[in-house]
Amino acid sequence: MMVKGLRVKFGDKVVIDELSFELKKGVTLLLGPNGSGKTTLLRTLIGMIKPDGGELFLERGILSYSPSEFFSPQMKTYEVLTAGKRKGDYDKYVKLLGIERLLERDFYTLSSGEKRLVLVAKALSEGNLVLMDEPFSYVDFANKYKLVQIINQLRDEKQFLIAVHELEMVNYADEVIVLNRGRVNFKGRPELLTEELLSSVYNFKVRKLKVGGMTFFTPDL
Ligand SMILES: Nc1ncnc2c1ncn2[C@@H]1O[C@H](COP(=O)(O)OP(=O)(O)OP(=O)(O)O)[C@@H](O)[C@H]1O
Repeated sequence: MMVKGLRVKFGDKVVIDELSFELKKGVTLLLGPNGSGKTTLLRTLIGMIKPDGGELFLERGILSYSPSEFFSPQMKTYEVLTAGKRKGDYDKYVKLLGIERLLERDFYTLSSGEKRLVLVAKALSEGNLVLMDEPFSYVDFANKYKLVQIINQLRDEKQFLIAVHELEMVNYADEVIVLNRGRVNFKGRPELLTEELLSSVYNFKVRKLKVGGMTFFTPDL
């Protein structure tokens, strides 16, 4: 996937500004503060928002998307899972994420974390270019790392663009894009992310720690 000069406005407000990047194989993380444009970018890529300018090139493959919100008072979980034109290997990801017991339930009655796992299972099942909006939010520790393991196993066959707030996820990424006010402030290998860049983007002092070969960004309180 390649994005060139993408621009999205809401009224007079420019939310995505001349954004360009090429999505490589594997896992690309989309980081950025609240309101920096991550959801708007993902919604534009999936076709939910019509951009005001720019070009989008999709080589081949099927785009899928797990949103950060989905409300439907009348659908069973299995209906949410299989809704739409795309078809997928639902059983495999339902099993891998251990959500079989949720399928017959009314989707709106699920807990926030359960809903998130269902939406993630749907996106993993349906596409090979998988866009995810905060897949780890509300998800408990074990499910979070179960999902990391699943993504790791799929990184050779699918491309991922994943918007997250959890900075420790840089350890599992091939590439990181940092958005700030609708612009790309950083794009590159996660090892190249610096305290200075993140401190400036989040307007909060960040420290970089290396522990057991892993990188952690912690607040410098
Ligand atoms: N439909 C809309 N109309 C007007 N403004 C909007 C609309 N959707 C988003 N915005 C604004 O666009 C900006 C980017 O929002 P977006 O949801 O893309 O940010 P985000 O990076 O996903 O934030 P968060 O981390 O809080 O989820 C915000 O200032 C938001 O208030």
